[in-house]
Amino acid sequence: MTLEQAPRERLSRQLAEAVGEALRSDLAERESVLLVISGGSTPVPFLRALADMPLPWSRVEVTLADERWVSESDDDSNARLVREHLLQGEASQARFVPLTSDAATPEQGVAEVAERISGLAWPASAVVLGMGGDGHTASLFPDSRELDLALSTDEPVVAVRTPSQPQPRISLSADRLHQAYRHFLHITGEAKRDVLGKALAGDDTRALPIRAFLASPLGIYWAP
Ligand SMILES: O=C(O)[C@H](O)[C@@H](O)[C@H](O)[C@H](O)COP(=O)(O)O
Repeated sequence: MTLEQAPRERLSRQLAEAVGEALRSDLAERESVLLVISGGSTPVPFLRALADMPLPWSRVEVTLADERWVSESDDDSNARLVREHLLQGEASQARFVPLTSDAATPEQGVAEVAERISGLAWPASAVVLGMGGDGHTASLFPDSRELDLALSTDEPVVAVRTPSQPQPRISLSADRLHQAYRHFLHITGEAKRDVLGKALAGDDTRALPIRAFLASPLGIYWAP
């Protein structure tokens, strides 16, 4: 990693090193560990850098903070993003657990997905969150009618529909996202920095759901 690298590349590598160190540290105490990652476009260089980290990947479990309810062949699939950018080389030995099922809708699939992720190595070693320009994180969207449920339930996953997104989604609930030893936020650009600044200056979580994660330690990784 050199100063000549673009800031976002350098940031991604620093985040990958921090997450790799978290996993390595927990693996000294536990047979297997869990990493929860977000989808979208920001994580791509981070996932590629993480895949290069020297880890006993066969002891690492990976799942998603949320997912669009589409098939893995769909360009919008977060599971596809994970398989293409993280589960490569040595990291292909990781045990990846996706958040979709064969059910037609997330409402029909939510019980199966909850059962499937219940056996993972919770509490997660790390949750890596992203954030949208509306202050959403995972699929906790301010304009979603399921937001109150997602913020209050002790169920692990919630089916989510929101006018601002083209596809139905499934999301880990805030309660389940909090079940981790470490939380990281990976954002880039001035607009998201300004949204984060607004979130830090207020407390209405329904308006900016990222606020649900600002009251506990959070490693904020931001580059211009
Ligand atoms: O499925 C998703 O889209 C993510 O989990 C979502 O919460 C993402 O982190 C933000 O929407 C930011 O997305 P970008 O990185 O594409 O801006």
